[in-house]
Amino acid sequence: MPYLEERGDAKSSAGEEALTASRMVRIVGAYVRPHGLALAGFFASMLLSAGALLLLPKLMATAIVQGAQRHEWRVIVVIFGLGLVWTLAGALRNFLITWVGERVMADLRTAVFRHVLGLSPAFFEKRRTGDIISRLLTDVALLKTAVTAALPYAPRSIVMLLGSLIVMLVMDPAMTLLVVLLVPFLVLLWRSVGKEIRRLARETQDRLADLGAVVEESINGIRTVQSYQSESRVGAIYENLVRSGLQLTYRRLRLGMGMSVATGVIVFLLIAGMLRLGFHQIHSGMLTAAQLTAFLFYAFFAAISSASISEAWGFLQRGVGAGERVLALLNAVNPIQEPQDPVPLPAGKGQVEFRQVEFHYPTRPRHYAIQRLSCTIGAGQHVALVGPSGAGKSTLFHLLLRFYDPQAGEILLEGVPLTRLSMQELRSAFAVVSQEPVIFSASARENILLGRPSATETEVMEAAQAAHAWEFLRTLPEGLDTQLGERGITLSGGQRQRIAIARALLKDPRILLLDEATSALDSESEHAVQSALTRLGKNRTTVTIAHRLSTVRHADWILVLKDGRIVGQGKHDDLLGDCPIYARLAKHQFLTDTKAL
Ligand SMILES: Nc1ncnc2c1ncn2[C@@H]1O[C@H](COP(=O)(O)OP(=O)(O)OP(=O)(O)O)[C@@H](O)[C@H]1O
Repeated sequence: MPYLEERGDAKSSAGEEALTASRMVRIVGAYVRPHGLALAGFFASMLLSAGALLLLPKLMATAIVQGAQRHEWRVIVVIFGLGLVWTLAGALRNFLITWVGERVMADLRTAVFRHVLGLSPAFFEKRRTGDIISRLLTDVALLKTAVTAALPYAPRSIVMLLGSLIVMLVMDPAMTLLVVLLVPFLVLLWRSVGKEIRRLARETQDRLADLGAVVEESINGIRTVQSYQSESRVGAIYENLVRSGLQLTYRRLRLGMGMSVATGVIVFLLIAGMLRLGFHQIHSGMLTAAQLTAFLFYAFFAAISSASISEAWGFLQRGVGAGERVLALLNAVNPIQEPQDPVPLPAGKGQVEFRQVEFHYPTRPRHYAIQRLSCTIGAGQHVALVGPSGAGKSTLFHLLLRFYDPQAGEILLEGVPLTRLSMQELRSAFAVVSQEPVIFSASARENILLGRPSATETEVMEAAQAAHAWEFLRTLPEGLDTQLGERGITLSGGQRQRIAIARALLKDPRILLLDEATSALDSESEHAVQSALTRLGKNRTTVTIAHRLSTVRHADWILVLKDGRIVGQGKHDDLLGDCPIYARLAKHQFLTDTKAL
């Protein structure tokens, strides 16, 4: 379990290109663009509500001075009307921006997941599942909070701040000058603190992803954790990660608090200064008490707006930190690219050719898993792959399915290089039945339908019967509708294999890639699986990673692999004499396979 290793300085974002701010804006912008009308509505309602609020104090001051004498009702109605406009426009503004935010985030989340689904397995070797899950869930959620909780208030507060400043400037330029002098200090403060908050938020999210990875791995391997009594060790690793995340959060909160306090102190110092100046002006008859009150209202608006800008700024920075992690996923380049102008797959029965293929896994550049390998698998042939553990047998399957591309040489299907075929056509030519088939937590029907989602009920039933899966599915409480549990936990090994065979039968591929199970099944299940496999292998090219004597005996051709090279090929009886590696393998591996004798 990799997480049991020290990874104090592990960065889950390692290896990804850093996103520039402009690229981020461009990516998010593409998702926002379709909602231009709603955004225009948002800006209009924001301006309307801010305008109404800005007019109120001035009108009130006028009303207080004049209202008592005449036009009382008119003044009251106008003030009430303005209040109503402010309320309604404010509500509309919040509704529109929240709606747009939610939509954009939902689209973004789906787009990121779809993109991740298409990435080559090489991408996932460098990242942990927990990290990807946390990016899709918590980071998107944080980004959403920033977008929906901070964005609606930030522009409003900016408009309010500017608006207040302008009215104040008209009312009393001297006092306003005092304010303008202080603005650069505020901006400087927000900028520097904001940058740090953003960094801390990103790191906190990385820690959260580490946590996700630990939970994921230990729950998946709970039996191993418990049987090795590693509960307290895993618990301690988790606790350490939680603590380091907490420390980051503390630092972020302290910074945020400091920023708010500093903003508040600066602003109220300003108001104190204004009062001093205001009183002086009243004494000298330059200002009336009502005017000073109105002026102070605007100063308050400006103060509240500044505080809310500083808060929104903090939120936004956190959102940007999380956004970087989400968009890095969307930005991840797929090492396996679809061809620009794919060649249609010619008709055929599944002829495969390897030409001087060299391949190493991306994580192990110095270890060649396949070395200058050339061979042809004739259409309709049954070929057995044998070789010691680590010889490269499964790797050949990975290359055929284009999970990875070889670094040199090429692989051809029906004479066309795999890289020239569309991924859809290429993969539809193959079906894989592995030792440990993957069953999804869905019904038996859905699991079988994975082979061909458009299949009819009768076809699913026929496939289940041919795969000898119907025998046990029939006895399950809800037949094909029975939920099979996470990773098919409710089924036995043989049953899982038969579901996988039914799935492959339904797909009806040109080429079957079969990794024979090494673990013994009980003889009844074994018989059912073998007979299902025989049926599945009929009339198509079959490549089997062989562990049974019966398989190698019946194979048209056997390829013996060692260290990624072909070290022998031929029929079983010939290889026993010609290929010492094969003879040794046969002695140790197949001859113990008594069931096949
Ligand atoms: N995802 C991977 N990343 C890096 N190296 C890998 C990866 N998968 C396999 N390898 C390495 O590539 C080599 C070939 O592995 P492969 O799984 O193809 O062997 P195999 O013949 O199928 O073995 P087995 O019979 O044990 O399944 C081995 O040295 C293995 O360690």
